Amino acid sequence: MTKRIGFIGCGQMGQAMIQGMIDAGVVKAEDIAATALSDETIDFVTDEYGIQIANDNKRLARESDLLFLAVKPYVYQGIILEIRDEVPEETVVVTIAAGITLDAMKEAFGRNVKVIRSMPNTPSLVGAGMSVLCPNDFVTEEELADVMEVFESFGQAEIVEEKLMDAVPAVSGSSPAFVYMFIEAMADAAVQQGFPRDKAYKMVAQAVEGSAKMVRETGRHPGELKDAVCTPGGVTIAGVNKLEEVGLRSAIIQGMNACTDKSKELSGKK
Ligand SMILES: NC(=O)C1=CN([C@@H]2O[C@H](COP(=O)(O)OP(=O)(O)OC[C@H]3O[C@@H](n4cnc5c(N)ncnc54)[C@H](OP(=O)(O)O)[C@@H]3O)[C@@H](O)[C@H]2O)C=CC1
Ligand SMILES: O=C(O)[C@@H]1CCC=N1
Repeated sequence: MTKRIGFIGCGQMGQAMIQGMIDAGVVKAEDIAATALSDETIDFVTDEYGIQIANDNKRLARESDLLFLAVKPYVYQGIILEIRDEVPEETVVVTIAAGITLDAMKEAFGRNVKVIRSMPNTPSLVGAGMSVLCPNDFVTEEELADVMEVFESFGQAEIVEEKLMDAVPAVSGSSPAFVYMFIEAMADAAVQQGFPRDKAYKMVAQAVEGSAKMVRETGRHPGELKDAVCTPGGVTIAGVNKLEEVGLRSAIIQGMNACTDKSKELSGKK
């Protein structure tokens, strides 16, 4: 298992992974260190997670066996310029930003560095993350297995070829945002019918979580599961028909394609 884990940047995504890995007990808080810009984040993270956090990126880069770059994509270039001479040869660097390719990392470092391009998601915070990884040629199988163990501590993880990485945000990295929109809209409809807001969120979230569990645990086709809910001449098919009429499926596909197009644009492919 990787010994010292460093996070350059410790915002929404960094904290979600840190909380997830501490809760899982795979990594101890004292083996995790991070950096952030503001005193506000540094104070909050110290109190909340009990990890070491400061604003010294170079030191963190020197002292980490596994180094996550958990900053916004437009900060990557500057951070790599700052740390590229500090990262030891044996350190594995993990990117988590959309559109940062393995080639771009090699170019930014100006030398051969072990890099894993990854795309996690925020449900990692509660141990229900979905992460997708793609290593470069310098990462050994043993190192990849170690890093997979870290990612799997806060959810599920998959390895894919890099050509698929631009499509991953739409499927699992960004898609929690789409699902939250869906949940919010369903709760709005429930509130319109007179349910209190808190009950509406509880009922909708449980229905969404249960449906996802059914897909995963029964292995049945989603269409078959949908059919099992629709009583002939009943209430469900009336709702299904209206959603088809207003283009729910097409709206989702268009939203996902826009997300993938943006990722390709950031990767320099469009
Ligand atoms: N949010 C999400 O759902 C997902 C995000 N990602 C990717 O994760 C990355 C981070 O996103 P997110 O966590 O949402 O962003 P946040 O803005 O929440 O976090 C960014 C962090 O970077 C820190 N930071 C900024 N500049 C520096 C610097 N020069 N040195 C050290 N730390 C710095 C910030 O510090 P401070 O807090 O002090 O401002 C902050 O802690 C992005 O590349 C994003 O694409 C990937 C998958 C999902
Ligand atoms: O919006 C973004 O670019 C990041 C990547 C996936 C989720 N958030």
